[in-house]
Amino acid sequence: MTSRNISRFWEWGRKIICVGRNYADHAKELKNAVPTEPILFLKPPSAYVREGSPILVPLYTSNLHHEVELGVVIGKGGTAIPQSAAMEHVAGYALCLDMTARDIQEECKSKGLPWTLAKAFNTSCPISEFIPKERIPDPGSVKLWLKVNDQMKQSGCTSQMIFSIPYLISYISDFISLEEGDLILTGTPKGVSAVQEHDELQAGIEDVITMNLQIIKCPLKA
Ligand SMILES: O=C([O-])CC(=O)C(=O)O
Repeated sequence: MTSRNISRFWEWGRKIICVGRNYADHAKELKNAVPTEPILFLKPPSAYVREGSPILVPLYTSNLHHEVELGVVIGKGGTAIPQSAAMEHVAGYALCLDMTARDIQEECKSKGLPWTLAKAFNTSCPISEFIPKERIPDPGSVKLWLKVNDQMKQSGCTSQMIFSIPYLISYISDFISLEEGDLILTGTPKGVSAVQEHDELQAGIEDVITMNLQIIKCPLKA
């Protein structure tokens, strides 16, 4: 087995824990209540896709949305981590998208069913390269943006998050032990919108990183 290199966490990390509705302006744009406790869901590591490989549109959706997010890469595992120690468990960050089949999610919501097929399909988690912790000294105050075909769609700041990164690490680890190589997606600011085949997506963390991705209609069931 190759040794675990945190800068390639997507090759061996075991889970992706996502936080829904962590920005009030996004919760409101989809007419959802602003949460009083974090809303969690999971993506499998098979959802990862890297810059240079396309984002696939599953055949079962006609409303695939982008959601740009700050991802937190766990460097040291733990259970019931206190907020005061939470940042010691962070190895770094990644710029991430939480691709969402919005029509399927709406259907699942209306039936009270889980969001799995809306959120966890192949290529539903595009990620940038690993960003070492030192490059983002204040993750609670970075600007995230996303353009579709050069048009700005999402622009927000992590200072707008309802639940902070230390709070989320502590909260999640009370229920789900965090392990080295896990990724936490911290939620998306407002401006989510539908993408089509051949759209060009560009996303960034201001002054830190940008990434470019392309959308391709999936020839197979995703
Ligand atoms: O699908 C949604 O709107 C929930 C979500 O992932 C987010 O708010 O980041």
